[in-house]
Amino acid sequence: MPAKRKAPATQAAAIKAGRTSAMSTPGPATPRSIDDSSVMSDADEDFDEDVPEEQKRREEMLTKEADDFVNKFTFGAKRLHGQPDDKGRRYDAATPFFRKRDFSHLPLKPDHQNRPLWIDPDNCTIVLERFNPLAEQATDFLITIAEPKSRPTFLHEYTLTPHSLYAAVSVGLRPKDIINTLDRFLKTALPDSVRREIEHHTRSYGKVKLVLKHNRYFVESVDAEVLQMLLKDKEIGALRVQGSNEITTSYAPTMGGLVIPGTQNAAGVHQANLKQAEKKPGEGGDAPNEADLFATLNEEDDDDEKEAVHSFEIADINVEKVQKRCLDIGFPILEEYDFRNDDVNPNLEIDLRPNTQIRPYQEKSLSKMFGNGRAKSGIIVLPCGAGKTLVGITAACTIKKGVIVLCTSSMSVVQWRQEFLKWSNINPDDIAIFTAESKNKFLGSTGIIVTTYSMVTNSRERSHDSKKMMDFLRGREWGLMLLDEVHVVPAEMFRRVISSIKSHSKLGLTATLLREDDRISHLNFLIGPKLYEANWMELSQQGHIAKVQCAEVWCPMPTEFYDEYLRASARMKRTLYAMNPRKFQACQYLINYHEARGDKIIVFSDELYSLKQYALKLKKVFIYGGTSQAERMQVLENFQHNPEVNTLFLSKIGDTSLDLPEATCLIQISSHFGSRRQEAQRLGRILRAKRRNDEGFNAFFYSLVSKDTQEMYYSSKRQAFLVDQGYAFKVITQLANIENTPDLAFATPQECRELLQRTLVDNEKGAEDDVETDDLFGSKPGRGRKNNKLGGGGGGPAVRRTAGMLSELSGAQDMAYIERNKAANKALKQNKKRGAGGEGQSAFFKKIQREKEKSKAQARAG
Ligand SMILES: Nc1ncnc2c1ncn2[C@@H]1O[C@H](COP(=O)(O)OP(=O)(O)OP(=O)(O)O)[C@@H](O)[C@H]1O
Repeated sequence: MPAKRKAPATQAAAIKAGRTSAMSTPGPATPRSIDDSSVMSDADEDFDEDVPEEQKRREEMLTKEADDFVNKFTFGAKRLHGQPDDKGRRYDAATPFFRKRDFSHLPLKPDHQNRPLWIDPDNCTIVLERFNPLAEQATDFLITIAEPKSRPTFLHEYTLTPHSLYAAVSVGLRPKDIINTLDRFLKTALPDSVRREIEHHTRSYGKVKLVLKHNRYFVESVDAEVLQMLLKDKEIGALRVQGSNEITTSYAPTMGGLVIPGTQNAAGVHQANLKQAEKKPGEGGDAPNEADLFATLNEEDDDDEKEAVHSFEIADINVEKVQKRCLDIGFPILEEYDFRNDDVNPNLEIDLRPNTQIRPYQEKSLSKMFGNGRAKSGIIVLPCGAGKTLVGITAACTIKKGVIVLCTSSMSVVQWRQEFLKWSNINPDDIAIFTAESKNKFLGSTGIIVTTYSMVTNSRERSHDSKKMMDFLRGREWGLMLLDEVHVVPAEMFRRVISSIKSHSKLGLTATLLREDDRISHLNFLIGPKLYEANWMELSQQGHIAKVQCAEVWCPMPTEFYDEYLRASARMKRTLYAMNPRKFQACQYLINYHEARGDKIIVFSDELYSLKQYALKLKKVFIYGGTSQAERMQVLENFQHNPEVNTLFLSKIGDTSLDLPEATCLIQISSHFGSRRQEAQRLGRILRAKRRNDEGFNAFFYSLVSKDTQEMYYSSKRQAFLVDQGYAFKVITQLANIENTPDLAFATPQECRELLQRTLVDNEKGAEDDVETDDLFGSKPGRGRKNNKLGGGGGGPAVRRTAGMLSELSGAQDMAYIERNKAANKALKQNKKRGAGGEGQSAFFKKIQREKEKSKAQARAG
């Protein structure tokens, strides 16, 4: 019997604990300084090394503290240090840090060094050592069976959830496959609790499938007993199409013959495994090699191809009832589209252009969708700028049936159509747009319609043309429904879309499957499971998206500002921490620095007041909701091509969909509370940087936060998602040499005081309506903030979608962006027309202006 070895309180956990303790070392936050050669040099990353004596002293202190803790609180006097307890657990100085998460009693396999995974038996959390030689294979496997939670450089964390296991089954894995492969990767034996969990959640998933063949719906299973059981169910049995009393038996299709366009070969789970099949599985305690790890899958796959499939027919109108009933009795139905055998719906002439080569991660994501030769419904998650559009287009070129594309804005609709024309050989007449402005159908028997969620779900009175178009959309069977930006669309809207439009398969696309509410789980049922989620860091290392250096710059507040901040209302607090003069200086300093380096800079501010004040003071261009269409176009054009225009101030309308590959630096001066999604989407604006593959190129993302304000808390919350993707936010407490920078604004106490006064007066009087909230779908009327003077009363409808035209040109989302009241926008526009900019709007400014002119006149007279 192999000798039992003791896990070092799980090495993985120990490394994590090390990281945590390093981060929580008491004392001031690691100061970062900025130097002239590099804003953030790599040297900044390391913590100061302790001198050995100091380290020894600390260790002794920690050991003593831990001992005291063990003896006093955690385990009582009976569980002595170093002694095993009744379950064989041993306690030592590190025990209190791990508490229940101490798994050092689990015996390690003899060759555990060669295996990359640790597991927490209690909550099915899996930790992957990225530095292990088998990390690549383990990653592929984990991506298929578990939810990625955190993926920094060395250790990745995944969790097995019912949905992830459901997704694993949906791509063709069986419980046995999952259990055996997981066991082979693990350093310890697979805990029984985890085995049971996997069996429990996979037992019924995938056993029953709903397939549309020759326009008839069939309930299908490889297990005849399961079908018999369903037929014996009173409700389901009664819904079987009469006359088809016998269960039909056929053979399951394989991936054979299906090649995803744009690839050398459709590398699905099958292909990946087959490559490894030549080698012999390892024996006993041998370290697993690639072939061993997937050996079980390969054997099973061979059987797969010969497997009989049993089915019975149900009528179209009963599909939903059967789906619901199956879910209730614990046999959720998987939806698959056998498009190659659909000879009822006409084929669409579409293929990728010969020079189109899809990237490996795009291919991988699609292979999850088409893994068994049929189209599975589900969601593909790729970072911003990684090419979700092309993934959708390739899916359409694989299925080659009618496609309906749903987007969040009319600008996206136009872009999607253009991308279809760019990447595929679709006849322009076969792809039509359904928006407020255009209601064309395609000319042939089938084609593609690109539209918005709101066009399809609109419950108001429709125009005649719209009605006709909706009848057209409802009256057909679509092969594929492409759902863009699924994270912003609420479940109810999906329900309405899905219930009104009939489609054989659905593919949801998103960069961040994140919502601050927990409604994201609804998508699992409405669209399908998450089929694939790419690793941001991996893509940036491969040069598909830009490498980004992230920093949080702490800006202290001058005393007067801070005093006001403490007294201010929640609304005013936000304005004050955005208008902090030290933040302004930091922004000015960073703009100067990056413009001098040749960067193109986007400055984001959710606060309209500060957006304008900053832009006007720094003499930079800006775009917000009230900017006219023509002006947006002009500004964006200049930003892209004019070497004189290198900085653009943007309100949150630029958070998504804005394609500015010239931008290489992003500065955030005000943001939407703790929204992780907004942070990720904003970062996405520089991930597409054109220069991303230049030698040593880095994009920069700065978040400026006012020190000791709520912004600090929100900022750490916002970063959580990106930190889990492996981004490291450096804290800069002092920008190098800022105090010696010439011409910084608000350099004297007098100027700061004036700024404070002006900010208070302007915002008390409500010079700006600052209501560009970003979630149209989530908004309820009346939810907005109390209106200011220009805004009128708060009782009316609180939100409205901006007219398509306004939001179109910058790519701003009319779905993700709303303006609350017409009056405010009108006033803002009028001010702009007067050419007065921000200053013309305020009585205070006028007064200051008058006083300035008066004193100038006096000076002249003097
Ligand atoms: N396989 C590919 N080959 C060449 N270029 C590609 C490929 N895939 C994507 N791209 C390019 O990458 C850029 C980003 O693509 P796309 O706009 O689809 O990204 P996205 O993931 O939808 O981003 P966002 O979430 O920000 O909307 C586009 O310019 C696109 O043409």
